[in-house]
Amino acid sequence: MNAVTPSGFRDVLSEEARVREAITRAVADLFASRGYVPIETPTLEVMDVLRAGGRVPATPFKFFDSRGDLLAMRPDVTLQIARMCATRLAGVPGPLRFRYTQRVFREAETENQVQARELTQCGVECIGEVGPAADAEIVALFAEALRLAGATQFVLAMATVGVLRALLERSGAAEPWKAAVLDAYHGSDFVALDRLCDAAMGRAVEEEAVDAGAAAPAYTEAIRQLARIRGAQDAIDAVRALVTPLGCVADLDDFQATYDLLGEAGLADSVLVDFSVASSFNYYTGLVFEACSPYLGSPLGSGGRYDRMIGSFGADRPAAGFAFSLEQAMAAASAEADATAASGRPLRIAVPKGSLNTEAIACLEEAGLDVTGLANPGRALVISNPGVDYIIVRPSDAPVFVALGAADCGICGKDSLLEVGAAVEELVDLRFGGCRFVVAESAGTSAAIEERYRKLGSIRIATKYPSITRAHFARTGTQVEIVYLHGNIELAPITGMAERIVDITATGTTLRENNLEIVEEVLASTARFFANGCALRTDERIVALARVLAENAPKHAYAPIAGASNPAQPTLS
Ligand SMILES: Nc1ncnc2c1ncn2[C@@H]1O[C@H](COP(=O)(O)OP(=O)(O)OP(=O)(O)O)[C@@H](O)[C@H]1O
Ligand SMILES: O=P(O)(O)OC[C@H]1O[C@H](OP(=O)(O)OP(=O)(O)O)[C@H](O)[C@@H]1O
Repeated sequence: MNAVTPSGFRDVLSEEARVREAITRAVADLFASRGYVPIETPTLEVMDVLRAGGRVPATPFKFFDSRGDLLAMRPDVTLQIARMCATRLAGVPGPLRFRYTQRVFREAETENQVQARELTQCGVECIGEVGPAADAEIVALFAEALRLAGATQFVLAMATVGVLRALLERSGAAEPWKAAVLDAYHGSDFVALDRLCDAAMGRAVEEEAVDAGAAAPAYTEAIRQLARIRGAQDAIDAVRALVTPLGCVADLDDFQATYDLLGEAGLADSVLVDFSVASSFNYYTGLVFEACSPYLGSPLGSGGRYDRMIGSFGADRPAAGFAFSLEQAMAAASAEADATAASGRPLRIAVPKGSLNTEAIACLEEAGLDVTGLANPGRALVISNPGVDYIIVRPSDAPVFVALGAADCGICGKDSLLEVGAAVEELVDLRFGGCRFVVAESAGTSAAIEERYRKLGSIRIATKYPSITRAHFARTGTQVEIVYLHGNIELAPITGMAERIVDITATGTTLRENNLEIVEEVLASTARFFANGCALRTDERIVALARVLAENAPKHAYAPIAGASNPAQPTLS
């Protein structure tokens, strides 16, 4: 027997347990001193109840009990407290202030889940209070609790979702376009956001775009700009200047008042107004915030106002709260203790080797970075120049390095970002490395493949990109079995191992020389500059680099091969 703990779960030995106990006690005392009373929620929740609250946070562990109910281990406490307020505490006059320290459980979402699957969340929920004073109370308490837990150098990135919602509502845009904009915000894909806005304004875009309907250009432009506004008071002023002429001030006055109160509480230096933060949430109704440490690749915690969540379980009740991970706060504290000062730390950029390498280096050089030694690194994997460390990676590994905080930012193809599915902020389309993903088959085999699909109900697809392939055929409604290969994918139909392939084509030479024909388009890809969300919010060099790269990007060619048919419908039925 292998007597180990399950992956993502661990023992806590006494030395650490003592520290955890001291911190949780101190934090609980702080919350109690502000009138928050303890509350406990069950470890298991009925899955439908979690779903009813809107977005289910993370991926919960799920199982059926002996009665056939689908249960989930709590991935979060907020939804449970919302349920409790709407049911057990319905009619109890507010305001109610609850505090908790509870374990939450999250199933691994990707292969690269090195994060713990059991976390200790410390948090509060304040139910029945509204307005800037209530919002500021929550944010200030969050900051105080993090400090007590030993994390002192965090940035509190905050925004309000009301402005984006108002812009979307008044834009006159078609619903699918609005949904796509929200998706782009939620997925931190600001390249997709640009593209949606460009298409809505009638500018040429390389890919087929979601129809924006009668979207008014001024609103579309504001929606695009909003995501990139960050700073201090100047950022709020910029948002106001942007949205006032459009009648979309929404809850910006309250946001300003909250910001002012936080300034009075001595938090001005910790607060970053950042409207891209709205990307992380979809159940918040007003203020949203997250705390990022310059030393960690994922946030310490987050929170916001969710005035409609309780209403999804019963009567509406305004509410706001936050939670942070005890483990993350302790990790930030220990990183702070042995840091050789993050501010002096070189910017860590993941640079792809292979076919994107030369142009990636050219872009970085053009942006004013010292790329000495990067083109010919020999066997060196890290090239250190003044102020910058280049981490040389396989392109498909670049998103992993950045998402896990081993690099601050990086470059790779859009295809790698899609395939890995890592949570990164996609900032700039660098416009080189153009290629298309296509479904292809051996010439003259299409009738036989259709007959096979009719008889067997599925076809075999060979690819190096299983996620992209799965998503594509799910969209087209075609049943496929995926044969995962590492290279020379074209061999699969030639040898009869699979009927079709999903692969990259650039010049079209490989397809031609192997007598393969394109059946349909999957997607077009170019190189992207992207960043870790915490690094982006704590290191201004990334914003500056993104700006210069975006200015220079139009100089680079977008050059996928032309001429393939692009059937919108699945070819098999
Ligand atoms: N003709 C092409 N063939 C392959 N990739 C291309 C081509 N044109 C552009 N690209 C882009 O270059 C990226 C890197 O390709 P490259 O061949 O260097 O790496 P790879 O060996 O496929 O990647 P990895 O080693 O990470 O699996 C692709 O992900 C794609 O975005
Ligand atoms: O249209 P083309 O210009 O001919 O380019 C397409 C080829 O390039 C890529 O292969 P790569 O060289 O990366 O090798 P791989 O097959 O090992 O992935 C891709 O997989 C195609 O085979």
